[in-house]
Parts: sequence; structure tokens; C-alpha cells
Amino acid sequence: KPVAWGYEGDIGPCNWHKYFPKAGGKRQSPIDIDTSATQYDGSFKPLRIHYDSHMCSSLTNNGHTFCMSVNSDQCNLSGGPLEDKYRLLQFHCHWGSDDTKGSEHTVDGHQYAAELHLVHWNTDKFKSADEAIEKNQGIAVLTAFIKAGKEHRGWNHVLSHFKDIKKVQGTSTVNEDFNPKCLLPENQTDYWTYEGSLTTPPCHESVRFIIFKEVVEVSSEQLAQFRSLCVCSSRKRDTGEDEHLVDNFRPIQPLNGRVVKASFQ
Ligand SMILES: NS(=O)(=O)c1ccc(C(=O)NCc2cccc(O)c2)cc1
Ligand SMILES: [Zn+2]
Repeated sequence: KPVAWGYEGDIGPCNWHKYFPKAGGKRQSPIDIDTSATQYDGSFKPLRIHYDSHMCSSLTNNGHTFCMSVNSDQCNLSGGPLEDKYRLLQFHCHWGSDDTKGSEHTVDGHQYAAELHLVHWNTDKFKSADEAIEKNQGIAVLTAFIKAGKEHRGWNHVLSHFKDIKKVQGTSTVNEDFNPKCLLPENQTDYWTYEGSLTTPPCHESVRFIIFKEVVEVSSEQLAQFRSLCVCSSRKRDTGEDEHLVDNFRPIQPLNGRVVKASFQ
């Protein structure tokens, strides 16, 4: 029987380690990026992000976030700090109850309104995503910070399906011509990278994070649409209305001597 976990109360992040021991490990995510302590690495090759836009995907509300599953073998990532080729599996976001919080990673202590994770698995070393998700070097997550600003038209292709997944475990098929690359910042050469973990249980220490320096803007109304999703595990409050998914970000974790590399000086 799967163990319930969440972002508040007894099942919140401070107690995850009780049922998910890796949550108390030495290379956990997210972390604060102290830009004065990052180390420039001039050996990185250019990142190669090749996504096609004819993939059919399905959007699900898994009770912790929305998740756009991608099932195209043409969406690949390699280069940069990566030794192998990785395939896009899904993307999702983390956000907060208002625009002042929501990202998982922070930069010099600054928290953004939301954070996009494009999750890829290592197809050179492993036979399936389920195998890769728990192995070192198994997962690479392209990460972009999101702040409130001008409207982002690309995000509307995803947000337009939210009405179908407001309820938990809701799923909607997305067939339109949509390329998730449009969700990334223009500058894809400047990024930080370090070795960490899944930021949700079971917190496997299998993730190489690649975090773009340039922040993506979406409108406050689009951010409000993220918050419109309903959470699964909670019982209805006495007023009977659904609780909304808010603050689905894990607090930052100890660096434990890890060095964050920078692709830029
Ligand atoms: N927030 S994150 O990008 O670090 C992240 C990415 C993927 C997952 C994930 O796939 N969880 C489901 C899962 C966990 C263990 C084994 C599985 O096969 C699937 C969780 C967190
Ligand atoms: Zn995530």
C-alpha cells in the first residue's frame, strides 16, 4: 500500500525520511545556489536539446503537481555535463500559494514563483525509466525558474487542458502541435549543474540537475492557473470545498560539500 506523503503536516517534508530513508541522504535536492561558490567548468560541450513536436502526450494531475507525460523517442538530451543520451519522460512544475514563493532551488537565497522540471532518463545505460529513476546518472532534469511578468503563450497550450484535470488523477490527452522546448529560456548556454535527488519521495539520488540562469516569465493569471489544481490526499475541509495544490516545493537541503558547476564565467 503506497505511503501517503505531502507538503504539510505529519506527512510533510520533515517526516519523509521515516518512510523514505533516502530523503535523509547526503546528495538531496533542492539546494540553494550560492553563486559566489560555484565553479566554472570550461570542459562542458554545448547542450543538445532535440525535441520533436509531433509527440502525443497525456496531462495528469497526480495529486502533487500536473505531469505532462511524453512518449516520443525523438525527444532527446545530451551534451553539456552529460556523458550519455537521455530521453524526455515527462515535465511538471512546483509552485507556491503566492508569487513570492514556489521554486524548489533558490539562487543566493532568492526563491522564484515557480520551477519547471523537464525529466529525462538515461537510455544509454538503462533499459527503462523505472530502472533509471533509482540509479546514479539515471535521470537528468532540465530546470527553469519562473517569475510573474508578461504572459507566456507557450504555456497556454498546457494550461488550456487544466480544466480537464482539476480533479485528482484526472488525465487529458494532448495531441496538438506542442514542443516543450518553447517553455525553456532563450539563453540555453548559461546554466548551473550539480548531482542531487528526486525532490519528492522516494528521493532517489539519481538526478543530474541542469538549471538555466535565465528566468522565464509567465503572467500572474497563468501562475494562478497552476494553483487552480486540486490536491488529492487531503480530506475536504469542514467547509467542504476542495483544497488547492499549493506550496508543492520541498525546502532546500544540505549541500554536504557538493560543488555546483557553472557553464559560464
Ligand atoms: N521533482 S523531480 O524532478 O526531482 C522528480 C522527477 C520524477 C519523479 C518521479 O518520476 N517519481 C515517480 C517514481 C518514483 C520512483 C520510481 C518510479 O518508477 C517513479 C519524482 C520527482
Ligand atoms: Zn520536480
